[in-house]
Amino acid sequence: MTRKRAIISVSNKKGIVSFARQLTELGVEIISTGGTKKVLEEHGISVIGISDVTGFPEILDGRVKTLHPLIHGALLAVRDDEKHQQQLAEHRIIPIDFVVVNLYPFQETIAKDDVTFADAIENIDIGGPTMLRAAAKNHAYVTAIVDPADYDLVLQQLKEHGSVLEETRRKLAAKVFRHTAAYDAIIAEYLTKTVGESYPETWTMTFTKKQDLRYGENPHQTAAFYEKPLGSRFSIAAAKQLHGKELSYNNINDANAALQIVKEFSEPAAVAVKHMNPCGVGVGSTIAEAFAKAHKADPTSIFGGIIALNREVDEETALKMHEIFLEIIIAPSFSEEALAVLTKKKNLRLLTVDFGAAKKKESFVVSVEGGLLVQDQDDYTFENANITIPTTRKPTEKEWEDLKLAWRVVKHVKSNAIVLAKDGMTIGVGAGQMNRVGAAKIAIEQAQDRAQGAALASDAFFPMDDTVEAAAKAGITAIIQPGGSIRDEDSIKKANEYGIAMVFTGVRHFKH
Ligand SMILES: NC(=O)c1ncn([C@@H]2O[C@H](COP(=O)(O)O)[C@@H](O)[C@H]2O)c1NC=O
Repeated sequence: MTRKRAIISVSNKKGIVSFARQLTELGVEIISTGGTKKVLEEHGISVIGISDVTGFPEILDGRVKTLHPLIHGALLAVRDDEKHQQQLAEHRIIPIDFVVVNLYPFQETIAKDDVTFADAIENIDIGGPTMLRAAAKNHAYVTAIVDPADYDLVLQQLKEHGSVLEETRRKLAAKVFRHTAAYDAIIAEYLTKTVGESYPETWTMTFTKKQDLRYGENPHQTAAFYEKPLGSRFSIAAAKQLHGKELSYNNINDANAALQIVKEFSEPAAVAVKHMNPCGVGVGSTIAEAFAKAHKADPTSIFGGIIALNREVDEETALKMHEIFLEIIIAPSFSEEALAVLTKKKNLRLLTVDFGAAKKKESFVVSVEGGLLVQDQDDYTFENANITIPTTRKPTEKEWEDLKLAWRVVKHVKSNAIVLAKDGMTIGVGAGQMNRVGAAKIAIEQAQDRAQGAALASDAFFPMDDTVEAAAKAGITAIIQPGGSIRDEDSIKKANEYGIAMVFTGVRHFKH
């Protein structure tokens, strides 16, 4: 009986010596490429060189070593097809039963700060994926192993059954195609970016599983969390969990929303999120003051909330947070004293993220049944806006501060959205209403007396003057909105009637 053959060609040499040794002990003959052969031979494993099989040297700095019909014929032949067998015999091709390959580290290469384009290109593996794909296609006969984590499974089945089970070969083949598809997706994304194409004819993205989740949005839904390779470090996907229970599906969504809001601020800021909407946002000269305001903004809704802060959490802030029930706290860091306070609660999740990486832009992707919507991020800031003031009265300095805060927050509230702010904090949030004045009424009701002298921000223009009227009656003195309605004049007239200062930004911030 002819001996089984394996071709081993790996960049990541982890575990390969032990695996190859055990394969040899099981009677498998090993063929290898240059670097792999050297490592195996150094460990006393006998190996057939690739050139001894192909009769051709490895050329072009390793760009061509296994790309040869004597290798691919050996991988692709159908074992019970007579014609295929005749052709193998005719060309003196000995079938190969195992392909053990992992690829040039393209992702690791492009992750380096000083990577050159030439370096990236050289790290595109061609021969490796070709062998893997051939073996995976012919998995009826060939075992394709791309992940060192599968070495033990293969050995175990060889020992127990004398061969790798068909079901396992199929699973490994599927893994190979997932792997090569992901590998190519990363290359495609890299090259596509270098030529500046934002919306190419196919959208190939790849994600790596970070964790299985206990359940999805509801307990009867299953779910998992996937991470984008080389994605933004300022993200919930890249966050480091220091303490507390495992994150849930809803936690991840809410924490993401909180991070996007806190990113708007350079001064110390604290954001409390519930069900993807901010329920309290505060800014101050210290992070403790900012948190106190985020709390005071809506002491009811913050219960069970997700908090994001843009400064280190100190003991003073931790003590304030310790008094209420919170699900998650995310910050750039926590002082030792703050950790000592907050870790007293077993379940409270404490996470850190890299705020230094907050500037990286990623496309924004939402799935719809049967498709995907892709857009760039709404990163329009107050500084870019085309500000005009159509009313007689201009905002005072204090009103400007409140207007800016309300405007920064309203962008992150589900449409139709109205946010009221005063004294460095939000005092009313009207989210996700089907008409604008409805959102305003909710925000005003929440603010109650605090609406006196407050600022109001609207995510889109006023189709009529009813929101200005409601705001005026509540005592609001300044409004910021995009402008651009055919009825702008009605709103301007109403604002002038009540002495309200109204600012137009020219920019809409829908969020659905
Ligand atoms: N060009 C080829 O024919 C080829 N065949 C295998 N490789 C890759 O070469 C690497 C192993 O090389 P070495 O054994 O020389 O360290 C593996 O990652 C494998 O995927 C190749 N390299 C790139 O395409």
